[in-house]
This record gives sequence, C-alpha cells and structure tokens, in this order.
Amino acid sequence: PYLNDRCVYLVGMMGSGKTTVGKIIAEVLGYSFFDSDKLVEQSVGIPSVAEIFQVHSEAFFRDNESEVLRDLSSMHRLIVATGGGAVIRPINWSYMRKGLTIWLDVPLDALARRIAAVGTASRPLLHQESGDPYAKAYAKLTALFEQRMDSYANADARVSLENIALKQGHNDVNVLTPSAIAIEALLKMESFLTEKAMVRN
Ligand SMILES: Nc1ncnc2c1ncn2[C@@H]1O[C@H](COP(=O)(O)OP(=O)(O)OP(=O)(O)O)[C@@H](O)[C@H]1O
Ligand SMILES: O=C(O)C1=C[C@@H](O)[C@@H](O)[C@H](O)C1
Ligand SMILES: [Mg+2]
Repeated sequence: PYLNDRCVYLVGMMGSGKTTVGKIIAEVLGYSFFDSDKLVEQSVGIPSVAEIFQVHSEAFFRDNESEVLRDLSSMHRLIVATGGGAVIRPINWSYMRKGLTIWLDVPLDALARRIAAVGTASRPLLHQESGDPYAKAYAKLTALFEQRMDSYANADARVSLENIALKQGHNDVNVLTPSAIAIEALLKMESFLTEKAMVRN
C-alpha cells in the first residue's frame, strides 16, 4: 500500500535484467510493464536502438529517452525498465524521483557473460566487429560502470545479486533465477517504503 500507485523505475547496466525482472515484478503487482528503449524506438519510428544511434546519434537517442521518461512520469502503476544509460542525465532523475527507483546491481563478469551469449549487435555501445565477445564486452562494461556507478547509487534501493547469492549460500550469481531476483527487489521496495513511512510518522 505504501507504493500508492507510484511507478517503479528499474535502473542498471546493460544486461542486468531490467526487462526480465521488471516483467515479473509487474505481474506480481498487477502493474503494466514498459521498456523505455522500446518506447523511444516507437516514438522515433525506427525499430532498434542500434539503428537510432547509426541514423541519428547517441545524443539524439538520449534526448528522446528523456522525453519518454518525462511522459511516463505523469502516469501511474507502471514498472519501467529504463535504458542502461538513463541514469547519466540529472533531468531523468527529476522524472524518476516521482516514483521509486531500483538498481539491479550485477557483477560485470556476469553481465559480460549474458551479453556475449546473445551477441552485441543490439547494444551499440558494446558492439565490436572483431575479437572475443566476452572480453570486449567486459572491457567496455568496466569503463561504462566506472563512469556510472555513482549515478546508479542514487536509486532508492539496490538489489545486489552478490548479496542475494550470499544469503542463499551460493558463490555464483549465475544460478540466481529472475524470480528470486524479483522477490528480492520487492522486499527491498517494501523496506524502503516502510522505513520512509516510519520516518514521516
Ligand atoms: N537472472 C538471470 N540469469 C540468467 N540470465 C538472465 C537473468 N536475467 C536476465 N538474463 C538474460 O540476460 C540478458 C539480458 O537481460 P535483460 O534484457 O532483461 O537485461 P536489461 O537490463 O533489460 O538489458 P538492456 O539494458 O540491454 O535493455 C537476456 O538474454 C536475459 O535472458
Ligand atoms: O547503457 C547504455 O548506455 C545503453 C543501454 C541500452 O538499454 C540502450 O538504452 C542503449 O543501447 C544505451
Ligand atoms: Mg532491457
């Protein structure tokens, strides 16, 4: 009840599971799910983010991403999987702060493994024509994470896969199912919201 129909924004690096986990959270809460990358594609009229970067530019994509987040921020009962880079623009935080923000914090080696498994063609900031896809993705993700980690840490709650694995007695985050991660996200949301309500009362 503390959520009070507010939107929930999932933030995190590329491949962190925002879309996968976000759909589960939406189903549990009876919210609608939106993916901001998909909304940008629809509003620009180009079917992939990679093509938007190619035909226009990253800056053009970012401007449209901000417009999408602005429009979503006036709505209710949505789970929004944001683009991995949405956290870098302060204006986007002014929109996302109207709801609750959750950071899916996934170790970079697990991200690189997931991304290498599906290929980098759909992720323009990681795409390389040659070389080992895991090694290339890992190097680029490391550089991006260094630039962005302080921004991700602005989120209201952090869902750390390392911590979930520790709690469950595993030493490998790759065994965690999207459902287990969604449950932890829901628990973190609840803690954040109840603590905030206690401070107010
Ligand atoms: N818990 C998990 N265990 C294993 N694989 C996962 C898990 N969660 C997601 N994946 C896989 O990792 C890949 C990336 O997941 P997903 O697309 O949900 O991430 P994302 O954060 O939305 O990425 P992007 O920022 O690129 O939109 C997908 O292939 C997905 O099936
Ligand atoms: O991390 C990023 O900067 C990006 C992540 C994707 O979700 C897309 O928004 C785009 O490929 C850029
Ligand atoms: Mg996604």
